[in-house]
Amino acid sequence: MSDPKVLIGVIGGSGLYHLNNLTLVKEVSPQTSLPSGTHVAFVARHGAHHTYLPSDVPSRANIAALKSIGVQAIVAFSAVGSLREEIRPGDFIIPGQIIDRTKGIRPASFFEGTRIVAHAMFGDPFDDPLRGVLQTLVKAALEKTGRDVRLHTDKTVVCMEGPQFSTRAESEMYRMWGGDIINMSVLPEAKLAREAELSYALIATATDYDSWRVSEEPVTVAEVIKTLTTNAETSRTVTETIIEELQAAILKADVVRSAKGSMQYSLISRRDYWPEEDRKKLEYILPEYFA
Ligand SMILES: CSC[C@H]1O[C@H](OP(=O)(O)O)[C@H](O)[C@@H]1O
Ligand SMILES: Nc1ncnc2[nH]cnc12
Repeated sequence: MSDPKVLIGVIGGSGLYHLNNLTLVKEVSPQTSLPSGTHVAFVARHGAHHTYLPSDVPSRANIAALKSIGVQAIVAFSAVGSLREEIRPGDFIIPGQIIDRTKGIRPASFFEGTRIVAHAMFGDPFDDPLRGVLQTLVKAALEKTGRDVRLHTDKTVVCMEGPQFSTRAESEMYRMWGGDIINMSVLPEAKLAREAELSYALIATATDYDSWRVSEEPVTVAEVIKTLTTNAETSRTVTETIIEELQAAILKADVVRSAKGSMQYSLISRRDYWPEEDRKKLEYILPEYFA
């Protein structure tokens, strides 16, 4: 029997190291099957035992692995701090924008180290059609849980370097910049997914109020962990609830269409100047242009 199509990749963040009700199909390129028969690929961002610092997450390998097994849409989960009173710990957020506060120490492009130059569009850092479908499906799935979890949409996520949390002054500054939530993980993941022409959206789960509330203690890991387990459980339930409809939307091609072909006008170096070794390297991630 030929391998079933795996169209959806799920990236689990802090607290989300596995999904429920799955039959493990393969571990090398982890593929799992839900009771419905829908296949998903699951990657634990920090490793199954949380042993990768945010700055050390092998994002290029994770995205390349998902692309290489045929994934077309990535749903990434992330634990975030809230920079807004109305986003309460326990709430879910599907952001629309990113402010990059990483420090340039993470490999952030598949073109790094090659002599082939490309500039991906990143004005809308998440895939809008995927976000749209997720907003509807996640809202309904959360309502079904009966838990008091709100879904916030069109928010801005600040991605900081870490691993230390922000100072109070930084936390306040991010609020002034228009940041709504903060994490250490959405970049370079979202940039790499764009380069690989994969649809990518983030489901963020709030764990704390970061460090901006003057009358409260600044965020600690202990505070984060208090909400993490419940958030991870809810994330598993939501994933299980939405996966079939998400797969159907992808098969109808209305979700992944905008990502496909998006690198078409991004390659700037002329083909006759591509070093063969670099072309071969990029063929793995973008066979559409480099095969
Ligand atoms: C555990 S607190 C800080 C940690 O949590 C988030 O991880 P993830 O996005 O993978 O859920 C944040 O980005 C930091 O890496
Ligand atoms: N306050 C915070 N800052 C950065 N990343 C986080 N992940 C969870 N809470 C966070």
